[in-house]
Amino acid sequence: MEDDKAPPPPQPQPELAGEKRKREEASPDEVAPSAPAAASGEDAAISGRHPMWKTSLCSFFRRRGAGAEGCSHGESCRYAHTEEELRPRPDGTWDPTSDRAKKLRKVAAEAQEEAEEEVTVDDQSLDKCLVGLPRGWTADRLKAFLQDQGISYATAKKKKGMTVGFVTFENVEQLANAVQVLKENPSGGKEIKIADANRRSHQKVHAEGPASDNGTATENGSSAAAGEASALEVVASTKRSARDAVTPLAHMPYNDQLEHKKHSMAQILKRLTRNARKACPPAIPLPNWILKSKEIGGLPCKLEGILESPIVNGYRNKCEFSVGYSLEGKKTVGFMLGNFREGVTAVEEPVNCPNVSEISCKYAQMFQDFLQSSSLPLWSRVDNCGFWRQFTVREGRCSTEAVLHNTESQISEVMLIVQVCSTDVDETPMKEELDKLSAALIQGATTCSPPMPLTTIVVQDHKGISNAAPADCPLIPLLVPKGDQLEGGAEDKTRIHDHISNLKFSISPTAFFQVNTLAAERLYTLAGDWANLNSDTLLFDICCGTGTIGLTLAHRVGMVVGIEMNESAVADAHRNALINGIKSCRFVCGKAEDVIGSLLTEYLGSPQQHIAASVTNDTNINEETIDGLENDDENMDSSTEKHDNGESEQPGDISVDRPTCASDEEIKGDSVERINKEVDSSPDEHNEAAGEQNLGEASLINDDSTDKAAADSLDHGKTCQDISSIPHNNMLASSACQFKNVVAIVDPPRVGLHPTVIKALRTHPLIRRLVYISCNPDSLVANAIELCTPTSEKQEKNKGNRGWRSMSAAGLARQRTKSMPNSEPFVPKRAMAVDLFPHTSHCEMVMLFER
Ligand SMILES: C[S@@+](CC[C@H](N)C(=O)[O-])C[C@H]1O[C@@H](n2cnc3c(N)ncnc32)[C@H](O)[C@@H]1O
Repeated sequence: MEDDKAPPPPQPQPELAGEKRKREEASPDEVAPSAPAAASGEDAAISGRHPMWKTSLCSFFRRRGAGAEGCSHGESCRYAHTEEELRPRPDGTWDPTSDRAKKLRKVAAEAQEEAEEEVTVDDQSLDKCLVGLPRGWTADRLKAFLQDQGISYATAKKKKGMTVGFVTFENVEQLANAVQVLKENPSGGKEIKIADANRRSHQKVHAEGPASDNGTATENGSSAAAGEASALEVVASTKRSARDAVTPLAHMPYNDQLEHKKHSMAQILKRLTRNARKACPPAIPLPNWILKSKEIGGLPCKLEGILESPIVNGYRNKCEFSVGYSLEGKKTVGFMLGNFREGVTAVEEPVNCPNVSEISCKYAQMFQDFLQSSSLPLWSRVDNCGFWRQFTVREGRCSTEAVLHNTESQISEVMLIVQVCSTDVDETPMKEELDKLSAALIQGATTCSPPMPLTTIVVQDHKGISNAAPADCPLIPLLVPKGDQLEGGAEDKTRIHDHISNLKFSISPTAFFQVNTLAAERLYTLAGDWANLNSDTLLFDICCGTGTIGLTLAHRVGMVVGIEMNESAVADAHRNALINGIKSCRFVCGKAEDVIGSLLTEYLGSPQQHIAASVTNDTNINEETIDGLENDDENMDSSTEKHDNGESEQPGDISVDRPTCASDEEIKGDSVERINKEVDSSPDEHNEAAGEQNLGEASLINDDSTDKAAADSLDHGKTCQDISSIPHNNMLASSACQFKNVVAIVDPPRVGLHPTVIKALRTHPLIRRLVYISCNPDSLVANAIELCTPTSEKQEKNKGNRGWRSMSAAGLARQRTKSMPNSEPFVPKRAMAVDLFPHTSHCEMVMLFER
């Protein structure tokens, strides 16, 4: 039996392999700040490897951006073949060309930007950063400096190589003293600035929150795709327990957690005002909301509070458990204690993690018990080999009323996803092992008291090195829900169901679904209330996933148009419309940036048409405005590089074959016709219309007959068609918008909306109201800068965003506003934080923009 803990097989001398390639090593000044050196060169040296082993990226990787196909040195190459394989250098710094180093440089740039603003001195903001410190200083040197200056503090942290350090003060007096002293006493003639340290870990919100960050469960999110370097993250080291790693706020009373999050959100929102002020062209008067921001402490609009989660424990309906070795060397299914990139590989059981349900814990335990005697090896993140990789438990709950009484007992369906890598394993032993696992899980669920629901088991065969499996990764069903087996195409049938606002949602293995269903219901209701909906509303649900927002609000609008790039999620959305009897909707499969332009034109007419129509009445609109709108690609789209470099929900930015899809039915008919408008019909009526059946009590195998009926009426092979094939006449016909009220609700992944989408929304004069749901306030602020900053009559040509790598997201957004076509800016009206992730520092934010 192979064992991850065994020393790695002897490696050829690293100096020989790959050494002949010339490469520039970074000078100490160039290198980015570092992670703890724990797992870096020191470890490598101890295990007999060269201290610089895998501390630089292989040039093949740099050139191709993925893997290192073509590197003749293969595994013996001393250079890293992926960002994940990359290790910190012995001095704790990272290859300056790596994403990690670039992001750290960005953090430093953001800290510098913060330092230019006035520092907040109150007892809610005692975490500060010091900017402009000598790179060579260690934490001890920083502490000595503070002592010399008579500055008292609670903690001081700094890594060699960074120009930023972090100081936490015990009270506001200590802080005020530090601000005063640093203002008066430059160090060696060089000013050290003190700035607000927004704990960026709060902002690194993976769309699904902390315990599902693709194989890890750190507060900071650690998948290569989702992990964003942060200065505080760098300082953070291995946590003592899974509870500390996954739920760092669990020690605080819930009310304190809410206060803490609200405060963080307010700090981040203030950046919108500061940046829009900076970006406003000198010849244009500052908008009123900026002028009035002084009255509300610099906020762009009122932050109305924070909505609490209806349940605070066991709320997660999805947990991605890592598979690995505990600190004691035991095969464990649970959460990683830290960030792999910082060398932490230990996995600990999800004991006392208050956000995880008991059912998920029990399944994790069952799988862990099974692994103890499995003949196949665990996946090793260090050597990128092994078989068992990850274990995901997804739960579906009955309808809302029932859940409020007892969360746990209302988990009625469970999907288990076992991620493996079949690369070095023959088919027969693999099948035998998976059959054994399936039998063990079914037996475990049945013999539990009370028995646990188990609806489906799926194996995901992920052969890539990165943690995040691509959406098209093969899925092998091990246990298929009863009733589905007869239909064939079993892969398509592996799904569970959950309920939001009394609607039933079908969820396939790779589709996004908010992890806290009850809090999500509040979030969607709030978004709907702010969107000011009525039967004359056309609602664009941008990044719609399985259609949750559009469908829960469908009874309040005339028509919903959803856009989503994940094919399975779009298939789920179609199915969900059918099983809930909602017809006034359409779901389009494609990246929003690829389809938004044509969809807006199809439903609303082009911006140019509207502007041209108003030119006769309004002499302020000139030809340049119209030109600006027409020169889409020239002006904005070169900035996509930046956006794509961020992480999308879909690892590797999978593009769907059919860039834009609409159902045959929709295309044949008039797509803006309000079919069977169901204004004011209750959700129950929707269910009745679909012949909905009650799921009943938790059962081992669910009866999926409702879905079968829905599935019969779905033919995914026929549902999609490229939007470009819609006859032009049809577009023109529909361009006279039949809806008086056009609203967009956007719910993008953590990277935010693509600049093309922002531009399309901003420049279409018929979109008067936009509700932004954000899981990452950083990208919300960046997008809002572009939506809300006034533009000059004559926009600048886009200069290709030179230097964007070291720019903050806000800085880049400011730059983009210069090439935004002249258009009416949105005004931030209201903001509200919504806590979907109790015990963690993550938080959603809803913001209303109007014009
Ligand atoms: C935060 S989730 C929101 C999903 C849905 N609104 C919900 O609440 O369940 C973001 C969604 O955006 C999708 N997505 C990511 N990038 C996208 C893009 N460029 N265009 C369209 N959809 C995208 C993801 O697949 C994911 O389903």
